Amino acid sequence: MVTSTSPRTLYDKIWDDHVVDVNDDGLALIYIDRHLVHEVTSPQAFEGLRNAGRPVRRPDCTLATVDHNIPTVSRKNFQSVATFIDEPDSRAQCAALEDNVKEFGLTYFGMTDKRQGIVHIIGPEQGFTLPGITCVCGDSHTSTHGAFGSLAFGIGTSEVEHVLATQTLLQKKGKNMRITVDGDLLEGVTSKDVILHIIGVIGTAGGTGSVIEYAGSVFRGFSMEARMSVCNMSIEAGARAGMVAPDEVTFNYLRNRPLAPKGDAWDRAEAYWRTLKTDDGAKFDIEVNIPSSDIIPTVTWGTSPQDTVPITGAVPDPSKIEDPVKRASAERSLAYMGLTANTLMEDIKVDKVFIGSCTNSRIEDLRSAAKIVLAAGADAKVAPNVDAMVVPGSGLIKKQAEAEGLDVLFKRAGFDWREAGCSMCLGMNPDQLSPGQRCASTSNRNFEGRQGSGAQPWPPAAAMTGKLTDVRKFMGATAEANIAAAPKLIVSSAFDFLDDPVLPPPEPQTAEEAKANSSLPPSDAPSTVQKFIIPLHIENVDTDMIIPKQFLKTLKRTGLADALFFTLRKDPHTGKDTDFHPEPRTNFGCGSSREHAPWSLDNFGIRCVIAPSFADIFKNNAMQNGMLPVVLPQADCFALAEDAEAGLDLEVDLEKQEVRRPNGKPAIPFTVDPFRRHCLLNGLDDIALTMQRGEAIAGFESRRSETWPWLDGFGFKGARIPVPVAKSGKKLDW
Ligand SMILES: CC(C)[C@H](C(=O)O)[C@@H](O)C(=O)O
Ligand code: SF4
Repeated sequence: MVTSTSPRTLYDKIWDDHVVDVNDDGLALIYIDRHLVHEVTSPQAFEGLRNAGRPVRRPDCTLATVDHNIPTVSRKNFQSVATFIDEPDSRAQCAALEDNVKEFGLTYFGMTDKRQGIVHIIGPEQGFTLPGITCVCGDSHTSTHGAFGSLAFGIGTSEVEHVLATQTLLQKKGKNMRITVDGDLLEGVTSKDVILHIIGVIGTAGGTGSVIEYAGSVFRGFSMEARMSVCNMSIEAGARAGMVAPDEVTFNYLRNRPLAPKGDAWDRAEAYWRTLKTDDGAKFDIEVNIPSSDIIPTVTWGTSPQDTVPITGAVPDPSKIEDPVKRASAERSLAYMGLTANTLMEDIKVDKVFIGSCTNSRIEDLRSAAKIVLAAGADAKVAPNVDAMVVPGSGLIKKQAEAEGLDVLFKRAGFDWREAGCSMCLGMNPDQLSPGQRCASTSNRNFEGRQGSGAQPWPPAAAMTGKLTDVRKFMGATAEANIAAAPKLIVSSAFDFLDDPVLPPPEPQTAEEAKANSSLPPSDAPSTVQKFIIPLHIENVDTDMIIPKQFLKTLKRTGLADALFFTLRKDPHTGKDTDFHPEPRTNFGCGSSREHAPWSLDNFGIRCVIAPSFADIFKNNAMQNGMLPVVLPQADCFALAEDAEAGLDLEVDLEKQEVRRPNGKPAIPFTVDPFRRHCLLNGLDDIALTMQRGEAIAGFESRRSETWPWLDGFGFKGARIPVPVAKSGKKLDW
């Protein structure tokens, strides 16, 4: 609600409109309009609320679903989570969410609701995601929702609790970065190729600390689905968030969605949304321009999303890479992938094909995949060496695809047609690869061990040939003739399937009911700030490496010590510890928002990590647990690593902000955010501090109700549950 006369970016405008309060260091309390919740990153947050006796502040702005753990087999015989989910930990996580939504009165799309689906699919589909909002979820791919011109980002479990309790977050503003792609795309180039190419250009840490605005004719020409795929993968470029300014494409997508404003409220909202674009002359901290003609169908060859190569290219030769760290990492990736340098990408065989995930499981993606099947010819079948599956992103997409006949087409060609969920993207459910299998996948991450041990995803579908294949081979005269000869598919509208009434969130249970119904275990003791001493150096590993997905199924923050670097530390055959030494690199903790990563470090006894740079969400999550991430230049990191490896003790003094070394070597100074330093030194808890700002938050909410009334849980028709305003107006001591 700031009115500024100087030109502002889209990000500046949304940020300014959400600041509840700000301190002299620029640390702001920002209001969160929309909160999506799933079963993996929420149990500990609800437990925190329960222990503190706090309600969810805005149930009308919170929407929950199950997606990561659920089996994708037919739900024809579904009776309950308890009988349907075999794996005990997955079952416990889903059951815990069911308990929690009842206890706290939250709207929930469960497994019998056709609106259930991947959290980043259902928000846009329902119109829960809107332009100009702040949107968070305990999931890194929350960046997807930025496609609507919103500020959307992933958070860890402590912040999930913070948002549930206060509907706000403590944040420092990030940098403004603009990536412009102008011109016409070459034939066969999709939104996924565009974002993979961008990541290949700027690197997986290229967006660290920034919010990316995607500008230029290429993004303007994209559908909402394509914009979502691009924004989804902003996190793979290290960015806090990605966004595209809203326009007619956005408004046409949203109009009449169940939770979008209607009538006068729509007109008012649209008038506001039309102001949400970067002003001429606004300043960006970083500008990147990419000619569209540089982009060709792209695949990854390694275990990082920046390991990209054109589909017409070959596996790179590590011996030609000069930088020793990059060379070692390429060698490691090739060994993991079972690939030989210089092999042509199109000669690589695959065992599985997975069409799904929050990046590419929308109706447009399923239609594109179906077009390839049709282009392959009337009787074309999935290659005999391939096991292929299609997992729609939501129950509604599944229904729409079935109405269009896509399921029949896929099944006839030999694909498995599944129920909605994250499925093989992360393999927390039974959809996993066997060791050594290779998967061509439409998902977003190719980290080690993600789809099953020793398994590896590749972006493009290769079901029909059994090898990575240039999609342009399914274009041209023969393909067109095959498509023309096939029976026409019906093209339907998503609106035909959005007919369910939007129910208000249920009334929360009473404390007695909650106690009687809860299946959650009792709480652990709250963590206390400890002395910071490190004997360890670890750098640039993604969070899948720090703690693999099988350990995310816990309801607690404890017991994760043995999970730390599990795949790297353990011999897969004997289960015994290996002499693993992570090599120093930048961008520690990139990838997912799992707070399990700092929990496992903490449980293992590591309270401080020193690295040349950290991924934003990891850094925040570590601080939330009273842990200290220290950023030092690469050379200092190497020097400290040598000391540690020689068995020497290093001392990290947070008060003096220096790392002290033995044997008279000079101490190395570091900087740390003053507010975070204050909290760490004094063991202060963010939520308690924010609760003291109750009046400021309530004041913001009243202004918000006047200015943007459609954000008050509009779809729930005034079912907003009033929360008492805290009496204390004490100014937060930042
Ligand atoms: C489980 C969740 C924390 C995680 C994420 O944050 O991205 C998952 O969705 C993933 O894709 O790795
Ligand atoms: S990236 Fe995969 S696991 Fe994560 S939310 Fe998306 S579909 Fe689910």
